[in-house]
Order: sequence, then structure tokens, then C-alpha cells
Amino acid sequence: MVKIAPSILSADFSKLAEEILDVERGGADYIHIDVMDGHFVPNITIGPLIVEAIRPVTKLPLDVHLMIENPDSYIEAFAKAGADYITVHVEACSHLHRTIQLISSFGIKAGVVLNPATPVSAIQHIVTDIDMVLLMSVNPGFGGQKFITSVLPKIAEVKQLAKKNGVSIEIEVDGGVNEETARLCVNHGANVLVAGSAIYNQPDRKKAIEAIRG
Ligand SMILES: O=C(CO)[C@@H](O)[C@H](O)COP(=O)(O)O
Ligand SMILES: [Fe+2]
Repeated sequence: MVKIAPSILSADFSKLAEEILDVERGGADYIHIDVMDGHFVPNITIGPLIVEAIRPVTKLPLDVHLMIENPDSYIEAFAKAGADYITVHVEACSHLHRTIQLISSFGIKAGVVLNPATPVSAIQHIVTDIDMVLLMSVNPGFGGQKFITSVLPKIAEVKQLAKKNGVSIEIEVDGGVNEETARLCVNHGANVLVAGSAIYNQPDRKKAIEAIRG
């Protein structure tokens, strides 16, 4: 069954714990945390202190999406704060293999993120070293943007690449996911869907999660 990872970027930050528990009760599988540094993307959001504060609030895995330059300098802090998954952008890593090894050294899941314009070939030499590939279906930086449909064939490409290398990796899609685009992602082979505005902008989060999963 497809997993749903609500992005707290669209939650009400003045009552973050409540907002996280609401999606947990609503059937969410992961909590997606968007970390932005104002350099790699034109927005600034969450640091390790917030991740540490969220950790005891939920039993769900924390899926930490780093949209930052020089991720190596912050991986230890996010791992120690309680991240279960750390994903890094291939576009932000000079030594991707080393960065993946660093994440894995903390005993947590390591993932690589591709921007919409980055080809799947960028991960062909590290596909056996990672647990997850996150395909951006918007340009990173903000919630509430429109899904870029030209990303869909990349989902099938990642699935093929994993199969060819005999590995099982999670394929997550992030950006503009709603009831309609979710279906397209799953049909192309995605098994984890991130959704921010499509869940948090709805009064009934359980219903929104079920609609996306459905
Ligand atoms: O990483 C990002 C944006 O850069 C995402 O995780 C967004 O937070 C998803 O928001 P929606 O597009 O679902 O509203
Ligand atoms: Fe994200």
C-alpha cells in the first residue's frame, strides 16, 4: 500500500504538536520535515532544534528533507535530533557517496533527492547504497505549487534502475501531490507520497489522507 507523508510545511506552526498528532490519527505513515536554508532554496524553515522537539510528539518516522547547501555539516545534528530518514539533494552534494555513507553511519535511512530538471542518471552509481529516492515534482522552496507532470517518467526510470541493480528502494514523490496527481505517481511506481497543502489546507486531515491514498 502507498505510504503518505504529510509535509508539516503547510501546518499551523503555532500548534505544531497538535497538527502532527492530527495527521498521525488520520493514518499518516511518515512525518515529512522540510529543512530550507535560504541559500539552496529561497526560503528558511526548520532546524535540528525543531526536529528534536517534534521527536517525542509522534511515533511515526521522521522523514527529513534537507534543502540546504553543504548538508554534510548538519547531518549529525539532524540524526541526533531524531531523524529516521535524511534525504539530500544531489545538486547540493559535491561528494554524494560520502554524504550517503555519513547518513548511514548514524544507523538511519539515507535518501537522495532529484530536482525536476535533474536526470535519474545522476544516481545510477549510488543506487545500491541508498534506501530512498525522492523525486521533486515542483522546484523546491515552497508548498502549494503545481505538480510538474514531466517528472512522471522519472518515477518509472528509478523503479527500472532499482530492479536492474537488484535493490528495493522507496520511491517518494514530493510537490503538488493531490488526489489526482497521486494516482499518476502511483501508476508510475511511486510508493511514498508527500503532501503538504492537500492535507493541511483541509479541515478533515483523515479524509484528505484517505483521498490521496485512494
Ligand atoms: O519540499 C517541499 C517543497 O520544497 C515539499 O515537501 C512541500 O512542502 C510540499 O508541499 P505541497 O506541494 O504538497 O503543498
Ligand atoms: Fe519536501
